Amino acid sequence: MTPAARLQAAADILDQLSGTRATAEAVLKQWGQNNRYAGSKDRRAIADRVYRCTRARSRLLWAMQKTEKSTGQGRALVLASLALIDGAPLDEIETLFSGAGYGPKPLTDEEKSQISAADGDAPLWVKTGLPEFVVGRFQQQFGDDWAAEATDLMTPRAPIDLRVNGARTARDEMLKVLGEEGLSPQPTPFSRFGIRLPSEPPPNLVKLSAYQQGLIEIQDEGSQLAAFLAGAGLLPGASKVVDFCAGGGGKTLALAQMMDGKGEIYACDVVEKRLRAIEPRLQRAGASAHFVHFFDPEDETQLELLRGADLVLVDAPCSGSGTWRRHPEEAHRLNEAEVERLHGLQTHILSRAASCVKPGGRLVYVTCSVLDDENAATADVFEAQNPAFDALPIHSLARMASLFVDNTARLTELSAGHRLRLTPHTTSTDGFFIAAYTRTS
Ligand SMILES: C[S@@+](CC[C@H](N)C(=O)[O-])C[C@H]1O[C@@H](n2cnc3c(N)ncnc32)[C@H](O)[C@@H]1O
Repeated sequence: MTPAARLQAAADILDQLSGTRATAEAVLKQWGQNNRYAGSKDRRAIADRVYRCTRARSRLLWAMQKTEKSTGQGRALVLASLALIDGAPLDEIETLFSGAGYGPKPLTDEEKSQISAADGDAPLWVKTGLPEFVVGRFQQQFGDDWAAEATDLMTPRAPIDLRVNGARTARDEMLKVLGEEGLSPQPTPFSRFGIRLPSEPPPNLVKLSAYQQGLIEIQDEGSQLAAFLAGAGLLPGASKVVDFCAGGGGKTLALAQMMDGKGEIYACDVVEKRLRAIEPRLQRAGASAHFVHFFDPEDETQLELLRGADLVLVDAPCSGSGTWRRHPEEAHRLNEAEVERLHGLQTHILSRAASCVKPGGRLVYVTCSVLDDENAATADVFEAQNPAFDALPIHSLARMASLFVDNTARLTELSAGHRLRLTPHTTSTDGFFIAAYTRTS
């Protein structure tokens, strides 16, 4: 493909992304399957342009005087990215936008004046790349650090974290194996089973024999920490663990690693299809599938069977705003009404999950959001409505999980008692929120 044809393809993909809930990764993959003539270099260049435009979306649309509702966003984004991110001069852009072959149509006079105009004094939400309604929240939540938090959440290409399956191998061994594969693995600072790989060049992990043998799983270090701090398998005599919102089982697998074949995990979700994806993952990890049961926690009869749990982990549905560095396209799909809806759903799920915890048992609430509406505000409502639950300080969870969690002093420093917020800026992880409770009666 010519460079111009790649730009046109990127513009088309960006237009498709605006009209769907699918991830950029999925849309790019589909495009590759439908356009077999595109080679791997073409696909890389197109994906790179799509991500570059998506990360800087607010700024680029603003420069082209487009809104989220305007048509022709793809073309505007690509054009503005050449001028404002790559710093390409107008004559170079005009050569690419000549209309020849499969390239984009020539520039209009309006487009020429838009890309030639200075960036101007863009509003804060434009400069940071955050959705407009989130800026005020960030200023309130993070004070002077808000812009650094926003930049680290929105700009970079996040590294890839792996969790080493400690039941089968050791982290040092995997560091060696991955190094021999030509990758540049580093131990992560907080999870004792974490390995971090640079995102460039993108490693083909699923092809590695270590992956196929279930020795490593792809899991952000923040997610590993949430599961490890919950402490499955560490509570004396505890055997019944409920993963209340198990989804595809990322945390279920980490819980299974901690439990080391003892006790039972009840993996729940309202979407059964998601739960079914856990089985092959458990098999690959060598975690005995027979001790995992699948449940729909919105079904009263099934909820009854979950009662008396030693530990209930609630990895609640959320905006996913903590992962915007990986899914920048999601940021511009979120709005205030959705955040409000999620807060209501989280409160509902937490109260049902709490009813399953036995006296003396533990409840851990987790989101991968960086918004207080879904974190502190949800925890506040839960605490006000559930006096039988006492706060469980993060430092005691970390101490208990010290075989799995390192650098506990830093985690304690970042925590506010029983609540912990992880962010790309503070912990170099995805954004996560963790709150822990013990049931007193
Ligand atoms: C953040 S995801 C879980 C991710 C998963 N724990 C992991 O680590 O891979 C939240 C999950 O909650 C599920 N969910 C939504 N409503 C629910 C409900 N009322 N009760 C339980 N789970 C629910 C969603 O289907 C989704 O799979």
